[in-house]
Amino acid sequence: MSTSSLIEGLDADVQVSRGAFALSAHVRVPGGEVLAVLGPNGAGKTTLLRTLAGLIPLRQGRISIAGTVWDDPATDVFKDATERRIGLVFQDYRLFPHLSVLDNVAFAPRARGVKRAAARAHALETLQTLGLDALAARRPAQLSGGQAQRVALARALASGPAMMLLDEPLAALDARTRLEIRSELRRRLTSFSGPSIVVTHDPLEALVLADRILVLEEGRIVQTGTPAEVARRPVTEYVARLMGLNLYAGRLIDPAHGRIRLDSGGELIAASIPEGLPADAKVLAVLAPTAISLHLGELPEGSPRNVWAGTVSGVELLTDRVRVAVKGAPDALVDVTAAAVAELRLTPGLEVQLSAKAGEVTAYPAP
Ligand SMILES: Nc1ncnc2c1ncn2[C@@H]1O[C@H](COP(=O)(O)OP(=O)(O)OP(=O)(O)O)[C@@H](O)[C@H]1O
Repeated sequence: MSTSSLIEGLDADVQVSRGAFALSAHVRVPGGEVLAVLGPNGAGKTTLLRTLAGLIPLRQGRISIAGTVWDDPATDVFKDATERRIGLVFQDYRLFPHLSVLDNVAFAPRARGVKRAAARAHALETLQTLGLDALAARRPAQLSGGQAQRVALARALASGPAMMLLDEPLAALDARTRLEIRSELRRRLTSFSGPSIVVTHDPLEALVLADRILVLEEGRIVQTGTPAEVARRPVTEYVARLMGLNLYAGRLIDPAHGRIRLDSGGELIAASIPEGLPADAKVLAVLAPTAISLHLGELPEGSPRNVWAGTVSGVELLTDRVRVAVKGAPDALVDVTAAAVAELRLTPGLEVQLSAKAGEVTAYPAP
């Protein structure tokens, strides 16, 4: 992170309350970086966005961007929403229905006092850059969902924002359009010089769009990291589930052999343990559902080192495979093929053996 990108960036120590709910999160986003904010319902994602946008004043803390202070209760500084240069994009686009695409995009510069002709020229230039100039004369009602979302992005970028805030920007689009717009959005945001924050419920969107992911739970940051780090080493059940992984908390009872006693019951052996971890250290272990096999009765010769018994509790069809929930010590989600479901006659109540290679268990210190 260079000094100049920090100066261009956001530094927000956000402390706010909404009734009984409190949000406490220090968020730093350098210029040019895209941060995705993930979290379960009620985690505080919207509260964070609204606070950054100037709709909720801080109780404590400080928000500054590119060296300008937007909110600092200690020194009585508060810039309201109209004074913050923010490009907002919402899932429902919120275009002005009575204005043409061109005038929608020209709206922000007009509102800042730029003359009509100059604002329109700038809007046209922005539309051209995004390949949308053919739509300039249309009204929002004459646009497809994908086009409307592109225009909403153009409008936000044309406002000359210091920061981009996007709230579930792709949620209203059908799957195919979402895929198309997602990669385009990524390109646009990375070429924007200020910080961008995207709130999303969709882990795939976060993984594809963002340089960094921040996970909020109950008003606190539980994890930040690159998409790869978060996907590889989730620190809470919520993140593990989002990433489609089994996560187990436990203690390292035998570092030399990678033996971990799990808090939920049972043990796992990991082929490698981070160096220097002492016996009894608290660790997390992840195991992908695809790395576990199910068997009926005796296991074949040369079986993996992790073998345990369980009872099938659920069978769910995913797009390309079947996810089997198994109760045991520990519980596990296991992904198998539809052929395996038929062959093993996997139905709830069936007793099975689970197995996983020690090399498939990733262990790391618990935070
Ligand atoms: N005006 C308010 N008064 C009291 N409580 C509020 C108010 N606004 C939000 N809350 C509470 O604050 C918490 C966080 O809400 P917020 O909308 O920020 O969560 P979120 O992560 O955006 O959730 P979702 O994913 O469901 O949109 C919730 O418990 C909510 O009920």
